[in-house]
Amino acid sequence: MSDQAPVIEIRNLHKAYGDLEVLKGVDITAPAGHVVSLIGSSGSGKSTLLRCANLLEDSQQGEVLFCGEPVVWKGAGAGRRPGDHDQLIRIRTNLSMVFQQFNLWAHMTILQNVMEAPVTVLKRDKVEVEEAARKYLAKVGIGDKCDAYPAQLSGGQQQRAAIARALCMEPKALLFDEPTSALDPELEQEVVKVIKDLANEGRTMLIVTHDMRMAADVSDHVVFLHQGKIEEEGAPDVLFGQPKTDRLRGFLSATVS
Ligand SMILES: Nc1ncnc2c1ncn2[C@@H]1O[C@H](COP(=O)(O)OP(=O)(O)OP(=O)(O)O)[C@@H](O)[C@H]1O
Repeated sequence: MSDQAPVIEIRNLHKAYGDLEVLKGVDITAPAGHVVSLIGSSGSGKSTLLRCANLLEDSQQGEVLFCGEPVVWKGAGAGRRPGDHDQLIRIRTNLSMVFQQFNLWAHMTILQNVMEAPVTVLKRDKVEVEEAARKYLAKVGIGDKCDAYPAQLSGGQQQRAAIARALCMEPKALLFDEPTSALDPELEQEVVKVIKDLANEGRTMLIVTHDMRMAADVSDHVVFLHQGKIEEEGAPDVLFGQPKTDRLRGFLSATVS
């Protein structure tokens, strides 16, 4: 693995569910310290792309590289799967995902939720993990909620707990799948602030979002997907300020209030 190589590199990715071609040859690069946002209409393939990036989904064609290391596949076509188990675990561990619906364990306290994977999956020292978990919960502004259960928290607090959980894996990159979509507008801002802070720290992030303001504020690069292909991409000020295609112009006028 090379520190110079992009953390995530996707080349010519094709993905289909049966006859439905969802990704039709997509290239995405997320260099270390960069924030890349994926925008596009519902069904354009954004979440599928994110899931292919951390190998939650297989793909039929194309390459996924993690820190310059090509993913080893076995099989061909629709049966193609990540083939090297150790590599799969390494990549999943290093690309921590934050989901729209938080996905916290209801029967565990917030602290236990954050500690669970580092202790049970990564076998890290429990005392050290607890220290880190408390640090990350404080960082996202809910250091006082360690002993609460998810149901006792607002949606914004639950999503911030999910971000602390992702950070506690000490990943090389964070993947966000519409992190604010399930939240009321005032709670959304709490989460956007945390994501902005992470961007300012130089974290590598790949973010699927419907929030154009957040995409404009936090991204180094924005990719507009349309029907499984990149329609337009670039720096956010250029992409949002001077869209080249009617499709992006139409999308932006429909989404930005
Ligand atoms: N597991 C699956 N099986 C079959 N089809 C799927 C599956 N997951 C996604 N799809 C289809 O793939 C297409 C792309 O879905 P995807 O969730 O990637 O879109 P998206 O751009 O993230 O949309 P949204 O903004 O609504 O979340 C959609 O037509 C969807 O119905």
